[in-house]
Amino acid sequence: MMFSRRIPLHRLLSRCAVMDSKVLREAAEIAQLYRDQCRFPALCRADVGPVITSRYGGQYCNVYTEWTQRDLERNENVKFCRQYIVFHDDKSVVYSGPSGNCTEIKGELLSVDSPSGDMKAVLRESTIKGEDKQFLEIWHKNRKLKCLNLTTLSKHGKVYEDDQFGCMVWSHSETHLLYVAEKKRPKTESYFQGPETGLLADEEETIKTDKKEETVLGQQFEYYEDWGEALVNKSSPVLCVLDIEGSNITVLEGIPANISPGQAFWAPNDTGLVFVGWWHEPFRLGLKYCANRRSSLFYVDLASGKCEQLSSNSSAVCSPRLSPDLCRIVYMECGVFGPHQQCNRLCMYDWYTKQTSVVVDVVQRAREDGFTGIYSSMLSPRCWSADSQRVLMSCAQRCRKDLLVVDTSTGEVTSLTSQSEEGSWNLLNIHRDLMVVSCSSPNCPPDLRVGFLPEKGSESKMSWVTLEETQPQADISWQTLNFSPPPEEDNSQYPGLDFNAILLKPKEMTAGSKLPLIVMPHGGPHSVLVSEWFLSTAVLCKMGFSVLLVNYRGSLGFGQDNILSLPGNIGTQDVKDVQLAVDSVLKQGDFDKQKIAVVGGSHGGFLACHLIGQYPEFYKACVARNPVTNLASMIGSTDIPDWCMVEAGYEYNTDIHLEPAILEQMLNKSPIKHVSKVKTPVLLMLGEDDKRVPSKQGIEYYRALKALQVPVRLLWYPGNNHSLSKVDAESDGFMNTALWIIQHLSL
Ligand SMILES: CSCC[C@H](NC=O)C(=O)N[C@@H](Cc1ccccc1)C(=O)O
Repeated sequence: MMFSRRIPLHRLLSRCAVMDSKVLREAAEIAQLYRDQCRFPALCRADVGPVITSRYGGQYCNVYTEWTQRDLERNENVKFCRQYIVFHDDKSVVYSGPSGNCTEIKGELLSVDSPSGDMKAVLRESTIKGEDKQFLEIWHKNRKLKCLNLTTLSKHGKVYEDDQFGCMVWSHSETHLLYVAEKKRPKTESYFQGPETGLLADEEETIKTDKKEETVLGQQFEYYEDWGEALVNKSSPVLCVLDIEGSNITVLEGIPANISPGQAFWAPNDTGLVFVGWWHEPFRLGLKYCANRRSSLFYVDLASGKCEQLSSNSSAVCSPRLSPDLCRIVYMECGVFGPHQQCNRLCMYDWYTKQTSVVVDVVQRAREDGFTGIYSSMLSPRCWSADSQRVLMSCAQRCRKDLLVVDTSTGEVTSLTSQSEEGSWNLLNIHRDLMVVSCSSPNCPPDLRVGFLPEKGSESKMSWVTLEETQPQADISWQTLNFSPPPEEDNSQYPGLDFNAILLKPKEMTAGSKLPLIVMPHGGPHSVLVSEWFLSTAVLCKMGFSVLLVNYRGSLGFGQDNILSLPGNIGTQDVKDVQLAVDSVLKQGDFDKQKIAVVGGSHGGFLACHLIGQYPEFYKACVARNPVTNLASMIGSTDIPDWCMVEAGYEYNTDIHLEPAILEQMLNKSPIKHVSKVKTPVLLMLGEDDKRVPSKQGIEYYRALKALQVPVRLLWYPGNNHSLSKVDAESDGFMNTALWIIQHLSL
């Protein structure tokens, strides 16, 4: 422990020698700044309702939106909705505005309107006498038609509400509802603690089979594999169909036993269900952030029960979306194993010809027109133009998220936003060509806009109407910086690659003063930091720090070659790229070279720990959230052991035998290898329930630093997983990060 326990940290800090710096140092003021910035909500959903014709002939529709916002007082992320009315003619918005105020949403796990907009289905969780129950409600106009207690009905386990498997979809006829739930598990009892019958074993067996629900003995401690980080207790998903009229639930049969279904929807004419099926043999691996799991598109026919595979047997697929004319399905596809996120192929399956085509292929290097490939991990709930010809998506193109239009007949890709000045764009939904989007940048919180998709060829005429406006923060400036590694750092297998970074600076700089710099490499390593709003970077910048977000080679959004250049080179190529970005920025002359900190989570934590080991004099403070510190000791305990093999430069197979040479390579590429050189004080923040980078990784590093007498502090967050995203953990993590940096940069 670095501090006396009796003196509050902020008092201790304000007693520190004051340097000539403009950084906010008072804990109470920092907390107030954080609290203020938490008041900007983020959009999480939008739906476009049916067209209504007013009595005067005008046409309008409702746009329903859901938002989330951190509520620090209640210590939870609150969800609320707000609706807007949008009057329009065929291709433009005539008038729009909110139709009422915000309403908080409580207890709703899933909700969906029927295609006609007349009905609504809600999955609700409620605690009754201390027990969690799930209810399925069907609403019609202004009344609740049905409420089924799913827990008591006991046809299946809990309903899945996650993005990976979860769905709740009305049939086209609006008579049935489809959802995914955990398969029902047998009721279990001990051999010894059940009701004593005094009967002989075989007599007892006869009685048991007569019981309505069979109870199995001795299976209370059975291990059920799950799908890893953020999907714990999700093991065997099943497709469930509710017949609304008869209140009857059917758990679908006919799906191969080695497949786990999810992301399902109704086939044309409701003849069956289309779904993504993930292979789970010989065992399940973590799915979160891992688009590279063997999976395929399937169709199960409801009449015959026959299940048919619609896409390749050796790829990974996600986000199937049916066209409005019910003729074609687009979906994304990438390779199995290899990097956990990659450049996708956009594929299309024709329902009637049963032909599959590749609409947009993997892009190895940025094209002449600047297109770098498709990286979206999920398409919006609807993504087709009204004429079923074009597909819309938001997608990282280098460090900016753009709205892209793909013509499915030619494969041509056009950007709707690349010419705009703003930062990054998110497509929330599109229906009848009315798009609902959100735009934000590092100095501007997310706004809400609507606009009609222009005719093909007129994409540059895109015009937006803002439904919720946000103001840019006048005290933050930002810019994108591009870097080309010097010849000695070029990757011989993938030569000529570049990378970039986003630099945030406080706008007001006192003449002659130098800025402290916080370096933040992202995690993954195959992810990307785009030019959008981030709470923590905005608050740090408002406090007086400049922040450098580095998209080293290996990031998404720069082409598949860029991604492939990193596996086998982690701990060197990524580390050197970050250091090159920092060194280049320091040449600008605005920064104090003695006041540089590094902050990162997961693989970003791996990089932070590497940087302080490989550049021991350079960084004055380090903060690492759930860092990977030793691949060799992590491979046996993470939910994605394939990550360790692939990133260390090896191929992964489910039946791998670890050789000492492989473990040696893993150790050599890990931050722990350089720990003896570390001088920088380190703050570690660990989630007790992290399945991705088990907390023992951080503890291993903590012990090594302790033994070396390097200042180290460990914060332990019970009930938190890899993301440390519960409101209290995130806000505590932010405050302690800021104060640690202030203390060790002697600000
Ligand atoms: C075996 S742990 C590997 C590190 C981890 N990668 C994948 O999960 C990681 O760095 N996680 C990132 C999260 C992330 C990953 C991919 C895309 C976006 C985010 C982190 O926690 O920051």
